[in-house]
Amino acid sequence: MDNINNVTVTSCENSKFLKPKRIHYQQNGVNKIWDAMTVHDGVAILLFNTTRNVLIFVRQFRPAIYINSVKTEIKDGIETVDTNLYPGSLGMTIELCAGIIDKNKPVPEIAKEEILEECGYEVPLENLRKITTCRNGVGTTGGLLHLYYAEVTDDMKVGAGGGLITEGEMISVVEMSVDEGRKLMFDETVNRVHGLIFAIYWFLDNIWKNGN
Ligand SMILES: Nc1ncnc2c1ncn2[C@@H]1O[C@H](COP(=O)(O)OP(=O)(O)O[C@H]2O[C@H](CO)[C@@H](O)[C@H](O)[C@H]2O)[C@@H](O)[C@H]1O
Repeated sequence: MDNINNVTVTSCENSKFLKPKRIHYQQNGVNKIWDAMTVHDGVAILLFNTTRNVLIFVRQFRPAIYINSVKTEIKDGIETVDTNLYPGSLGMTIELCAGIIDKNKPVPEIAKEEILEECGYEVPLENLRKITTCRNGVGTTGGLLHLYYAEVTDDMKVGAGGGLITEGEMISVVEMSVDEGRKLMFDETVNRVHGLIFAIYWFLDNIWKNGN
């Protein structure tokens, strides 16, 4: 379990990853405003290892989830979080292998790179099957999420995964049986997002029909 401490919060300026905007517009003659962010689109991949019939996910600490799970306090003029009261486990997720689309490359190629970086599998491009593309959020972010499915085998495992050390990524690979994946969809003790839940549903409906 990751040890999270020394948490402070400041305002976010000149982010490479998100741009907060206030949108002013007129809808059916009514003047309105909405606060939103422009963000990178993303790609997420449900991985299934057919050698051992396990679903493959990643576990990592997500600051955005953590900060929405805690109460901050001002100490000596600085916004802080008491990590004794609010342990880092509050921000741990189980997710699909995923990445932001911040390179000028076809989406499947970015997906292939993320699978290698995060999970350690060298997957042929032809193994990537598109599930669908949908929106990531409607209130504050509205970027696209491209969802893929890929079958992998133990032979394709060429590394440990875990993310790029150069980017400070600390990711663990999590393997689950199909039954464990089915339970994960409704396990509210785990931080998970709708893309993960939908991808498992899709898998059960399209790949694991009749218990395979
Ligand atoms: N907001 C941010 N602040 C600081 N550093 C950041 C950042 N976003 C990305 N980074 C940096 O960029 C690195 C690469 O990110 P990735 O492309 O692996 O996307 P990630 O797995 O974070 O998921 C991403 O893409 C998936 C698929 O869209 C989304 O579900 C998920 O919310 C999104 O974080 C991160 O390790 C981090 O160093």
